[in-house]
Amino acid sequence: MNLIDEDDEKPTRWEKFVEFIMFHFRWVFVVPFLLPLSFLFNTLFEIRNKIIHAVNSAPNAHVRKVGFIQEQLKEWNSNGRKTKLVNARPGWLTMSFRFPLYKENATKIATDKLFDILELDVEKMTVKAEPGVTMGQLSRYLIPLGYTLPVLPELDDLTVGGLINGCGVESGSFKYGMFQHICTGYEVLMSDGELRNIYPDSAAKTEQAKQDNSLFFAIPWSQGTICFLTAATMRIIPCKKYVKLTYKKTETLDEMCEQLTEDSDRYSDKVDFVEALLFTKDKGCIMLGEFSEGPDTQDEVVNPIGRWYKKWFYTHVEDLINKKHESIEYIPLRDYYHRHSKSIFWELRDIVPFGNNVLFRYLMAWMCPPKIAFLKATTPNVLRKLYDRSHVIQDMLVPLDTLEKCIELFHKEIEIYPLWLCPFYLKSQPGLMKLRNATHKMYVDVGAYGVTAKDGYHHERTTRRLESFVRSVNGFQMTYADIYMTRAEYAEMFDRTLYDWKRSTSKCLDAFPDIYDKICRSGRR
Ligand SMILES: Cc1cc2nc3c(=O)[nH]c(=O)nc-3n(C[C@H](O)[C@H](O)[C@H](O)COP(=O)(O)OP(=O)(O)OC[C@H]3O[C@@H](n4cnc5c(N)ncnc54)[C@H](O)[C@@H]3O)c2cc1C
Ligand SMILES: NC(=O)C1=CN([C@@H]2O[C@H](COP(=O)(O)OP(=O)(O)OC[C@H]3O[C@@H](n4cnc5c(N)ncnc54)[C@H](OP(=O)(O)O)[C@@H]3O)[C@@H](O)[C@H]2O)C=CC1
Ligand SMILES: CC(C)=CCC[C@@H](C)[C@H]1CC[C@@]2(C)C3=C(CC[C@]12C)[C@@]1(C)CC[C@H](O)C(C)(C)[C@@H]1CC3
Repeated sequence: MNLIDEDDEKPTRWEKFVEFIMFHFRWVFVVPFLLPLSFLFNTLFEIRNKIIHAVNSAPNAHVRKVGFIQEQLKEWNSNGRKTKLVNARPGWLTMSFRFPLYKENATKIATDKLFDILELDVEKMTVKAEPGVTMGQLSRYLIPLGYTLPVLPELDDLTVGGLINGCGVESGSFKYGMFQHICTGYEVLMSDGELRNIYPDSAAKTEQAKQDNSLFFAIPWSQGTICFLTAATMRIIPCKKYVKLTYKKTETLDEMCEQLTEDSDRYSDKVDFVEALLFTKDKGCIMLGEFSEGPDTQDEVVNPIGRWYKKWFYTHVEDLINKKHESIEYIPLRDYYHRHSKSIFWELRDIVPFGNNVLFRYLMAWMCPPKIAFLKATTPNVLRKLYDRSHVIQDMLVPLDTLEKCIELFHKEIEIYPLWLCPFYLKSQPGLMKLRNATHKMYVDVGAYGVTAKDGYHHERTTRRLESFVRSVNGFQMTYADIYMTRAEYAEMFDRTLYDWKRSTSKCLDAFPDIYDKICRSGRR
């Protein structure tokens, strides 16, 4: 492993000056240009989706689009399978800080044209969607009909395909697990162009059914290196109009860890969502949500936090716990799900520093947030270097009983607040995210997003120390983030047994890059 010396990276005074200007005045470009563009794009896309839904053209178009991808794969086969296959989705559209380098000389397969909801089956309680469908599309479609996904990750632009082939967690995860755990079937295209519909079948008898069963478990986290997903069927559950959200202040780290463990009871009928924010090492807030039809009395507070003039959610939470130890609010369901979208968790404060100012909110915030993809496409290189040196974007998934140790380490190494804490239930299943020595366990996602001023921070060395801790407690690192593990360390964190077997028996080795080459830091710019 090549650890770069910090001195090699010290910017010149001129570079520092340019960085300073770009960082503090990025809003000069973002507010007048990117905000209106984002608003226009979202509005047009929403109108387009409504029309497609009204004329119900998606299922027929799906057959055509899948046929086109099959043609692409057949052509690649007849040309001698010379290059590696990747999804055509351009790097600037994806929900990660980096651009993929591994796509440069690869054959790009047009899964990015698949972005429609295909079918809602209220008898089986499932929804079938193409992989490019976003969480924003699904919540807009399902909630007015009285349904929701049991796990619906917060950022509007996260896609079904990305959340399955990567991973996804959200505040419903303490009950239902990760995004992959709410999936009941996948439609996939193998590298030879064969279309397969696969689903979990523990009683599989025939050889084909056994193959399909194990393929089903190999796909999550595989980053599109086994097959192409062309549709996924997900469970839905009935929902109500509001979430009754209880905010509970915690005053010590001990209290946070104990209380969060106690509250993450997946068998509780009274709790449907659990999430926590830590504002300092000691001060935090646990938020427990319950589906609700709305307030029973007029004294109870309804807070439509998604409206444009409302404060950024995490700042609202901090204000609340500064005033009261415990409070309750009723939040419209869709506003609740996308509570971190408006402020892009807490990233927008660096991009539009006055974005939470009351005047800005009333006058301009109806166009917010800027689309992450547009921000990404227009991030200048100087800023990327600055982010490299001092910005941390990491999600570490660790067993809940190691949370205290994990937070102590995050505090020692990066000291970024707020910290996002999201418990999730992990059951033992074959695949990359294999749980060792347990049939099930409560995990927690510790998310750190922001600028660190910690002395001695070095993006590679510090991240490697965090990774090493996560491996030592049998945890996992989210793969959209910068990963500095070696190939062997990656294989220690993730169980490659099923993955390698599926790849060697499903004609993947010459067709797709190895997963490590997609997720390692050198595979991304
Ligand atoms: C060289 C090589 C050859 C291999 N050959 C074979 C082979 O011939 N046949 C084979 O099956 N594997 C084979 N494997 C793969 C390896 O044995 C599998 O990874 C193993 O079956 C899965 O192990 P596990 O402990 O992760 O899952 P296990 O928990 O042992 O699961 C085994 C089977 O049960 C299914 N299963 C487990 N949990 C669930 C659940 N909750 N719901 C539904 N289904 C479930 C899995 O899909 C899998 O098919 C091979 C691997 C290598 C490296
Ligand atoms: N709350 C949460 O859980 C959050 C999760 N995230 C992370 O963001 C990522 C999702 O972002 P998003 O932009 O939606 O996805 P991406 O385009 O980043 O895709 C993620 C991975 O999935 C692969 N993939 C995507 N679609 C398909 C498909 N149809 N068939 C096969 N492979 C596919 C991609 O392959 P390829 O490299 O070939 O394009 C890529 O390796 C996930 O990794 C997730 O963990 C981010 C924010 C929040
Ligand atoms: C599991 C959970 C909840 C993960 C949340 C991850 C988000 C905080 C990440 C995903 C994409 C992400 C890395 C991104 C950025 C911030 C952190 C984000 C939003 C930003 C907007 C920071 C500013 C950058 O200039 C740039 C625009 C490139 C990126 C884009 C992606």
